[in-house]
Order: sequence, then C-alpha cells, then structure tokens
Amino acid sequence: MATKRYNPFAGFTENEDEAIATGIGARKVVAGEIPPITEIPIIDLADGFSSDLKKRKAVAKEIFTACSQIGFFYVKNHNVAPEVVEQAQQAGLRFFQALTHDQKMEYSMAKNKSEYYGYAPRAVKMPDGAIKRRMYETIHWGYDAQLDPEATGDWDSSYNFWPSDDVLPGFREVIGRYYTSVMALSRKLLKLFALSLELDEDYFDRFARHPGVKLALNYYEAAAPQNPEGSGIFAHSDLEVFTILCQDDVKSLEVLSNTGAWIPANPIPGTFVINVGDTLSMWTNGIFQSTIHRAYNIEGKTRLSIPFFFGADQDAVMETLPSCVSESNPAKFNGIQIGAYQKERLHLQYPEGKQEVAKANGVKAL
Ligand SMILES: O=C(O)CCC(=O)C(=O)O
Ligand SMILES: [Fe+2]
Repeated sequence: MATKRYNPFAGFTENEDEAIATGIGARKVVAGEIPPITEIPIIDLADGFSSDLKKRKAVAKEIFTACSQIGFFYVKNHNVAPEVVEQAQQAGLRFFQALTHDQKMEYSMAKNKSEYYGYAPRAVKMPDGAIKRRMYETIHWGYDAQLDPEATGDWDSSYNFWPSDDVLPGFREVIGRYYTSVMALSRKLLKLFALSLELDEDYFDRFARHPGVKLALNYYEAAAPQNPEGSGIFAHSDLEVFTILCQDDVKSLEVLSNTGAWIPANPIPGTFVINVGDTLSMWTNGIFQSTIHRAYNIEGKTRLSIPFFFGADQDAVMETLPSCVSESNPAKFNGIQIGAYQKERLHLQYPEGKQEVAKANGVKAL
C-alpha cells in the first residue's frame, strides 16, 4: 500500500503524481522539443562580470538554455569568496549543534510579529492536537537593506531575529557577510536573466527595490538509507524568482528531469546551484522551468544547506513578459500578486509563521 505523505502544496495524498504538484502545475514529463535531460549544466559566470556586452550575452544564452530545459544550473566563478562561504557554513552548524532547543526557540518563527522569518523546528502542534512534522530544522532571515549593497532605501527589518554575540560570537557578522555576497550575486543574476530573455539588462531591477528575499540555513539530521523520510525535504518547487543554493559536501539533492527521472545535483566544490522559482517561471509564461526538487539525507552524515531565495518586490503584480506570449501560449499568470502568492505557499509549509494567522488558527510551536 502506498504510504501517506505530506506535501505542503498538495496536502495529504497517496498519489505520487499529486504529491509533486506545484503552484503552477505538476511537471513530471515535459512533452515536446526539449531533449531528455540527464545532467545539470555548469555555467562559468566569469564572462557574466565582463565589461564586454557580447561576453555577457554569451553567458546569458547558456542561462536561457539551462532555464528553459531543466530549470537548474551550477555556477562557478560566481565572485563569492570561498572563505565567506566556509565561515557561513561553520556558523550555521554552530547554530544548530551548539544551541539547545530552548535557545533556538528564542528565535522562533511563531514569535515573529509579521512574517515567515525565524527558527522553525522539526515539529509544531496543530490546533486539533496533531503534530505537523518537517524533516529538517531551519532559520530564515528576510530582506535587510543594510546587507544589500544596492539598497534603494532604509527599510524596516525588525522581523529578523539574530543571536547576539553573547550567544554565538561573530554569528551575525559572518552570516551577514554571506548574505551581502549572495545579494550582490543575485543582482548580477537578475541582469543576466534579463539579457537571456533579450530584455534590457536592468529590466527586472524595477521589481527588486525592496525584494522579498529569504536567506535560510537548513539543517538535516543523518537518516538511515532505509528511512529517507527521516531527514530531508519533500518534492517541491521554489516560490521566488530564483534560488542560490550552497551545499556542503553531502550528496542529497535531486532534481526531477523532463524524462520523469530524478537526477542528482551533487555538491561540486566552489559552485552554487541556481534554480528557477515559480515567479520567474510565471514571468516567462512557463518557458523557464520552476523545477521540482527534493533532498533525502541518507548518506549517514548531518547536512547543512544554505538557500538564498531571491523574491521580487512583494507588492508587484505579475505581468507576463510580452515576448513569452503567443497565440499558442497565451498569458496564464497575469494579475497574481507576487507577495500574496509567496505568503500563501509559505503558510502551508510553516503554519506557525505570520503570528496573527497562526494564532487565529491556534497553532503552537513545540
Ligand atoms: O537542502 C537542499 O539541498 C535543498 C533545499 C531546498 O530545496 C529548499 O529549501 O527549498
Ligand atoms: Fe527548494
């Protein structure tokens, strides 16, 4: 008999196909002209930073192919210093391993006044007494203009909970440095995505004045190979424009190919994994793939991943790029409010977030 599994987007289901449905439709096998994809491309970003537009366009072309075929690619020569990455990974591990449960709960998402930021443990208690379990622990920080080298204003970021130096010396500084580095990379990627779609390089900048970004530390316990659902993250697509994922050296992440097979996105030293999220897929009317992925941590080691979800301005409204609309592919997502879309999805995954909603629903963090 099929096991009952929880998918934040589809609810409880016994059907594998339903379990991987996303906000913008299931993607098991993409029919049509796309060749079968068996691996994730590696794109060298060095020329993306060149002052020569031709070189930037050549990188953008590779990005177009990757985004329209598999929705995932690795980047190397991304300009984030290796020591910034290593220090963030070490600090991340300290948060999960050196603090007690009660100390971590000081930063609980359930205490957050307005947003899905803060610490989320592996289990929360639902109003009917049922325990909602996740296969990982995580802590999230939202947009912080102080950490954005191209900030357009001084926005409130009091929803971000930071352990003080007394609790974890240097933590905020080290994670902040990583945040700033991937924020700068994100702004470069936005320009390359625009170029890849033959738009002005700064086309998407107007949607990134107060972007709905989220830096997360995901911590996965070691689970036995026969117990994949003991640790990991269920099949899902990301909600935002794109994600920059930093992995440690533990193999776990898998990506659903257009053949219907899961292909590994194993760690490659010095790279990040970039994937298209639902928002960019919607902007491109589905031409860019917001691809389903999952991670089962069954290598017998604990694992830390650091996703940076780059979301657009929360008050922006989805308007499909005109070049992605045709008679045979009419605009499908116009009018969706970007922040509302993100929040609706996040609430399914983190029912303890958004305190007033959670309180009204009687959700308690454990
Ligand atoms: O940990 C990973 O490799 C993937 C994490 C992920 O997909 C997510 O947090 O959305
Ligand atoms: Fe993801």
